[in-house]
This record gives sequence, structure tokens and C-alpha cells, in this order.
Amino acid sequence: MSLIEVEHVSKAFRLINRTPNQGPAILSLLKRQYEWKKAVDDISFSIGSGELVGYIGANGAGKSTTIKMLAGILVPTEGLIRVQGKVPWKNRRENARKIGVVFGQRTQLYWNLPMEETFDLFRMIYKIDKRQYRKNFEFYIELLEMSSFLKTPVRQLSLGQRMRAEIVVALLHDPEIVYLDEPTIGLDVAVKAKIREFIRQVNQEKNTTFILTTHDMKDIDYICDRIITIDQGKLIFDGTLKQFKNRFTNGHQLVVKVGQPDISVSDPRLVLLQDQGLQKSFLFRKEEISIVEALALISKQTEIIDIEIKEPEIEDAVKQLYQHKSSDPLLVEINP
Ligand SMILES: Nc1ncnc2c1ncn2[C@@H]1O[C@H](COP(=O)(O)OP(=O)(O)OP(=O)(O)O)[C@@H](O)[C@H]1O
Repeated sequence: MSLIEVEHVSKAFRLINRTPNQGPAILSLLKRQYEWKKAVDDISFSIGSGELVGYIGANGAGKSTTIKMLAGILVPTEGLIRVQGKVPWKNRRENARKIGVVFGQRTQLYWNLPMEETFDLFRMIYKIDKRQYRKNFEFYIELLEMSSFLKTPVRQLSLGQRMRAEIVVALLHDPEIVYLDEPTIGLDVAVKAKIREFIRQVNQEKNTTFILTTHDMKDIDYICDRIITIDQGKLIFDGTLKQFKNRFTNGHQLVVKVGQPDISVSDPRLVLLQDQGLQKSFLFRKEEISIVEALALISKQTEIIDIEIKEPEIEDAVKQLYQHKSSDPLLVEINP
């Protein structure tokens, strides 16, 4: 059995249909008309223990709504969600013990308390064993380099310091699943890197499952092994990071420094992208031509002095993916 099972889940919100000039306000109250907005539309996936999943999509695609349903905060309109075999919204308390949640735009911290005391408060709320708490506390504080601001009231912390505290609070009780909604939003490059490294390390050390939504594709690139993509409420991709890049980019780049500038490689599997005289960049797909074969083709014409292989960029892949319509058959079958 998978840790998380999502079967044909939809979520619709009821919206008041406000049409202007409906007459007196009191009448519009009586004649209120509603319409339904499907935020999540018939999605299915399952996630196993210890997976690092990026849940991505454009603004308004349905990511937060999905996370809130997984966390038991929202009830699906249709379909079934099971987290460790239990329905999250029916077992909210029990579910809360197994999960950790970080919403980058909202805080779980107490504004006037020093961070250390906030952590202690969470220890009591979650009834965390003192030894387990101490061990986790020390591990997290060291990894996230937080010891210098433990006694500072939360309201005086910088955004980067506060976000690190939010993550620690969500992890103190050793949850098996952690939902991170935009955990690096607004942070500088150094703090982002620290948080990404931290997530990977906690995953390795404790086999914690992380489900991450983000608009920062570097988060996905560094942290996630698997990507699930949602567009207008529908699932449009589910596969590994590698599959994602292979499918939605033009491939790898081979940059070669050559002995003489006038060469012409006429193999269609090797596309000249940039010609700077003695340095040339080619695009190629690994499934079509191997690096060895590509280099052999070039070396027939000139001496090769240096080579560099560049991985496909995830940003390019996301751009391509978002250009597709949700009706396109993009879904990649995977065996989690
Ligand atoms: N409580 C609500 N009532 C009505 N509509 C809602 C509610 N919550 C979300 N929606 C709508 O559902 C759709 C999906 O919203 P959701 O917040 O899940 O998107 P998202 O992918 O997380 O977007 P973002 O990247 O901007 O955070 C949007 O059209 C949003 O306006």
C-alpha cells in the first residue's frame, strides 16, 4: 500500500455570481446566484514512503487546494484520499501527528516568543518525547545554522531566519510526510540553498516524504526526484525529473572546443546551436545519439580540444509544458 493514495479527486468551490446593477442590495441577497469553480478536477496519483515530489503548476492551477485536501484541511467534492490508509479530513487529529505543513505565506510561529520557546511550546502541543525533541532540535539547529538567533523574538527575525524556524517547527515531531508550500519564496540565494540541502538531508536521514509546491524551478531541480504537474485542476504530467527534462526540452548541449573553425556536421541528430569559431554548441538527445558517437562525428573533421556537456534546464522544460493544453496526452506512466 502506498503512503498517499489519491483516486479521482475533485474539489469545487461555490462562488457567488456577482452581476452588476442587480437592483437594491437587499434583493441581490435574496436572489443570490452561485456558480461552481472546479479547482481540482479528477486527479489520481499515489506516493510512496521517502519520495521527494515536486507538485508544480501555474498560478491558480490547483496546487494549494490539493495540498490542503491531503492535509485534511479541505474535504474533496469527489473521489478518495487516503494517507496511510486513512481519510485525512475524517481523522484530522491523527493525520496532524503524521504530517508537517509549511505554508510559505503564512506563519505557525508566535510573534512575541523567542524561537526557542516556540519550539518548546510545540513540543508540549505534540507531546514529543523529551529525548526525541532534543535530538531533533540539535540536528535541525545545526543543519540550518540557527543557533545565533534562537533567543530572538520571532517578530525580530529576518524572513530567511523565520522560514528556517517554520520548517523546524513542522518537523520537530518527526512527521512521516511534510507538505511544503512555497518554502523558499522571497529568500536570498544562500538561504534557499541551505533549505534545499536541509530537505535532502532530512529525507536521507529519516526517510521523510516531502511534497513540495514551488514556482522556483531550482527548488525542484535540487530537491525532487519526481514531478507531478497540474494545469487548470487536471493532472498533466507525472514522472521522474529526468523524464520531465527529456520530454520537455530540446535535449542536452554538447559544447566543444575544436582545432579549426570551418567544420560542417550534417547529422540531423546533432543540431548546431551556437557557432563561435573555435567553440561550438550542439543540441542532441541522448536517446538518439550517444556522446561518444557525437564526438566521433566531430573528430572526423577536426581535433577536439575540450568538451562540456550541459544538462537540460528545468525552466525550459516548464515553459514548454505550460504551453500545452490540458487535453494533450502528456501523462507519463511511472512505477513509483
Ligand atoms: N476558498 C476558495 N474559494 C473559491 N475559490 C478558491 C478557493 N481556494 C482556491 N480557489 C480557486 O481555485 C483555483 C485553484 O487555487 P489554488 O490556490 O489551489 O491554486 P495554486 O495552484 O495553489 O495557485 P498559486 O500558485 O497561485 O498559489 C483558483 O482559481 C482559486 O481562485
